[in-house]
Amino acid sequence: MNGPLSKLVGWKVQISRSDGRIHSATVKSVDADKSTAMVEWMERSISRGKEVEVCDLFALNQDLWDRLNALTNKVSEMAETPADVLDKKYESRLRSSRIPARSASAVPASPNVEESDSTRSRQTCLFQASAPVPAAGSSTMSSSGNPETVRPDFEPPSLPTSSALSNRRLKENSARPGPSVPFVRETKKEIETELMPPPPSAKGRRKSVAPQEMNKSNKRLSNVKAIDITTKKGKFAEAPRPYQKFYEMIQDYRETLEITPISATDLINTQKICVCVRKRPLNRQEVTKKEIDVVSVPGKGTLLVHEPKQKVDLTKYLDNQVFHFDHSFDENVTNELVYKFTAQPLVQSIFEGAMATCFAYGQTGSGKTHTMGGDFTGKQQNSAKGIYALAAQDVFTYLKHRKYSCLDLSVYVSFFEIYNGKVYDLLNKKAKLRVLEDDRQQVQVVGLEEVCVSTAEDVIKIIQTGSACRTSGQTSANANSSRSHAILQIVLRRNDRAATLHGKFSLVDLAGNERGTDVSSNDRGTLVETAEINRSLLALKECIRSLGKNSDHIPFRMSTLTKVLRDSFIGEKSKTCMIAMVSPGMASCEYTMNTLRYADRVKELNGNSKATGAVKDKDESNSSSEEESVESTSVLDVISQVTELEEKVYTELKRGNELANEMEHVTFNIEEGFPSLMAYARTLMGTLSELQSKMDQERKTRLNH
Ligand SMILES: Nc1ncnc2c1ncn2[C@@H]1O[C@H](COP(=O)(O)OP(=O)(O)OP(=O)(O)O)[C@@H](O)[C@H]1O
Repeated sequence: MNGPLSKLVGWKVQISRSDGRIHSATVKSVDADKSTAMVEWMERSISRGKEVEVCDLFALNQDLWDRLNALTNKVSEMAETPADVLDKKYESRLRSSRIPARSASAVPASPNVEESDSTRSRQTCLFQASAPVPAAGSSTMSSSGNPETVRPDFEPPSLPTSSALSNRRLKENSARPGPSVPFVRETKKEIETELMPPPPSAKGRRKSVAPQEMNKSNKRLSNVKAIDITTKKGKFAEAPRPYQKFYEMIQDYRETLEITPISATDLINTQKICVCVRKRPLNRQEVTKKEIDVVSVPGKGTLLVHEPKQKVDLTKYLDNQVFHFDHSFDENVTNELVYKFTAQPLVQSIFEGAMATCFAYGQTGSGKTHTMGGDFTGKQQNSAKGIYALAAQDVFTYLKHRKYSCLDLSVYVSFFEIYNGKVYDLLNKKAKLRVLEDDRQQVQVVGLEEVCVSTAEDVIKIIQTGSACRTSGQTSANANSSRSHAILQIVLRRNDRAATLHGKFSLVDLAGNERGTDVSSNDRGTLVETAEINRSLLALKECIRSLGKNSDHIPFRMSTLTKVLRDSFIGEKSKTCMIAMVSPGMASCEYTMNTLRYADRVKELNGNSKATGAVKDKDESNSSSEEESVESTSVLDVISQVTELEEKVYTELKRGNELANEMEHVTFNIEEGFPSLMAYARTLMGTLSELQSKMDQERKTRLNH
């Protein structure tokens, strides 16, 4: 972030706490999109952090404007640099940002300002309706060119917004002789003047505010901070934040958290199964909608979901759910750091002859492809910065290592996807491939292209080719969602032993997990896809759990995904890592909880793991995991059988449709056609009652348990 606000990083500022205290803190980072800053301070030898609105910082730290302006003025004297270009990009943000104008502290108190949303929106309208008014004590030109009367201090509050200031300049322009300056061509300098201190007259009148008062004024500011107007259009007010109350409650809760972000020097998990969680930042769309970030990552493997709830008496409260994993990554970490703690520790194991697997699991849009395939710059994916490429780079480093160079290994890569239970080769124009199992339970994907590679760059090219091929489908949840599992395999083969398999690293970008619950669609094809995704994710969980228990029985036949990954779940040396991705927004809360519960289940049986899982669910987790595993397996069986029966009913209904069409035809002979109709009705009834008794039987079995 190179905008003017980035210069705040490292500065000492005063912050206001929810209990009214004001004390100093250091700005750690600034998010220009959200207009927020992360500040940190020490309290009783504990490092604490909090996210604050930038406008609140400016309101509380009067000298911030001057310090920032002193800096930005220096910058504006220099020639245009790439940083300036970014600053320009930032300007548009500044125009519509919630940062109040400098004279904010001069806003007189409104005696009856309440915290309710309705008041807030009323205020928004009020400010929208009022004409731009200069800061108290200053004078300006009316459209006729006459100076307007100076407003006394006790007049109702009027906060000159960026748009108000811009409008004022417009008025001034139109009052001056000569051509008026079109507003849209406002220069950077003009924008910067919005950050400038008010003229000396106004400055002279600014009252010094005692900390307590300042805090009050700060609160008042937060009440009016949503009044900004998009300057280009000049008339559309920025909407107030929905669920403001929850937002404040979460902010207050965060203040109580001890934050220890993961760092490159932390200890790395070396267990057989590693389960981590990664939170992505709010995206542009969510920031525009002022979505509330309901996920906190204090670090040390912990992640919290602040689930907004409402009691029957309409009291709002937060259900704060705590989860513990091997590592937890907040929205600021890079792919490199995630890689260091997840896939990197597995790379060496494949040189030792192991089968390693790394899964990216989560809701559509939660960051699976970003993590595995590389981050996006616009629509362009930076394939060199994903876990696929980072793992490939390390594979070639190990290959040269003297410990392994004597093994005479070659590296091969395959890339395929599983869509609707079928395998498609992403390196061979999506050729449909068959999965076969021999007598020794060895699973083969027949005809899968395996490309011999000699550098990490070769692998990156393969990733780019394969990624472009991935299947996408349309659902009611997301128009461009990925409904397929993509699997990149890096295979080591012995040259001296007729290319026998030595080790394999499977890197899997799973289909969006909400697919398993998205039953809102009426389209049968989508419903079948949903069932298939659900089945494969359920099967995957069971297989990893079996690996964790060193169980002899691996239920890999439950899905194509687990069939092709069978090797990964067997063998002493096999290692698995799952990265559960979560979206931070309140709208995704339910999916986020589902993702975390799933990841929690995967982790639960890991031999060395201690108390994991949502704190709330601890009692539940006392029940026998073995039983639950069996139960999940039986649920899968039922799903399979019901799906088969459904398929049968569907085929029969199609036959019924054909018969109905025949009946409408003039040549239809009732005597001849009747037996066919009766036979059709009987078959359909039979299949339906079979379906019903299957369900009845299952219900009874469950009741008996
Ligand atoms: N950690 C992150 N930092 C910044 N942007 C991110 C991060 N994670 C995801 N994003 C952005 O969020 C958007 C959605 O991410 P991505 O496509 O990786 O989601 P996904 O889980 O793979 O979704 P799908 O299931 O549809 O493939 C992308 O624009 C991506 O750049």
